[in-house]
Amino acid sequence: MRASLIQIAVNPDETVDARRRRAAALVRDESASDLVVLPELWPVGAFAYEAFATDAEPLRGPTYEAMAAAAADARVWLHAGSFVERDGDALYNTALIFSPDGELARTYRKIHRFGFDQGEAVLMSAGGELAVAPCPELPFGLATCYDLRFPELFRGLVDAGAAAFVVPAGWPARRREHWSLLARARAVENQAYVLACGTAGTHAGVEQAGHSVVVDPWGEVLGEAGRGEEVLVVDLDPARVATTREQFPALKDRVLGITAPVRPGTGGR
Ligand SMILES: O=C(O)CCC(=O)C(=O)O
Repeated sequence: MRASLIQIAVNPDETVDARRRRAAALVRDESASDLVVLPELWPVGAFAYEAFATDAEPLRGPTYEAMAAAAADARVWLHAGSFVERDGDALYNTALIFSPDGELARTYRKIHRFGFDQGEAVLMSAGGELAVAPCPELPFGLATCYDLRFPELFRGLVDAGAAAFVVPAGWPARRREHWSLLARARAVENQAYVLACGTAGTHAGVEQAGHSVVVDPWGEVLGEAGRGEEVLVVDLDPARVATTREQFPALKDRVLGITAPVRPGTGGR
């Protein structure tokens, strides 16, 4: 199975429409792959807060239309990254996943919003549902950018049948080491592939980390991009998930329900 991660640049000198056309052409170019991935909020930019409301789209808006057509033309599974979805008065950071016939296979609304008390955390509403894309060769769980810091989400996706995680992001260059480390950690602890697709360029004054990466279920980095716009193409063996989980069955040793409160001063005993 071959995957292409399109680390598209989001720069302010390109309109959303132009970038949408360019992204669709880049997806069509990857017709030799089985799975193609775009990053988080690439139409507007993950930090372009002032554009969230003005450039928000309904679920089946221009980004949906362009990506559905590109997936069908390329005959690929397409994780089309995420866009700003407007649903009534609410905005969501919503990922779209298409099957190779261009049908919408899954959506995922980002659960952990980034920004603490500003930006996405106040402008967007949170999703509340885990989602696994039903790609027959490699069912992949969905998580977006800041979600990567929350391992319990990934455990939930494993329990829902994920053999891989696809993580689109607009991760800042300043915390690039966290990105690389957490991608490997999520792969190792869950014995699953991680396909983490970041953004290139600088928008809203935030330089993007790039460094999209594909990690196998043993934690080995199969491929890593640089900082600029790039398409990272990696071959995966989906059978490695089952063999890793069989040969080193750590997931079977999970002890559930160990979140009981520890009273201060007892040393946990
Ligand atoms: O967690 C981080 O350091 C970056 C997260 C982020 O940029 C996002 O979720 O948009």
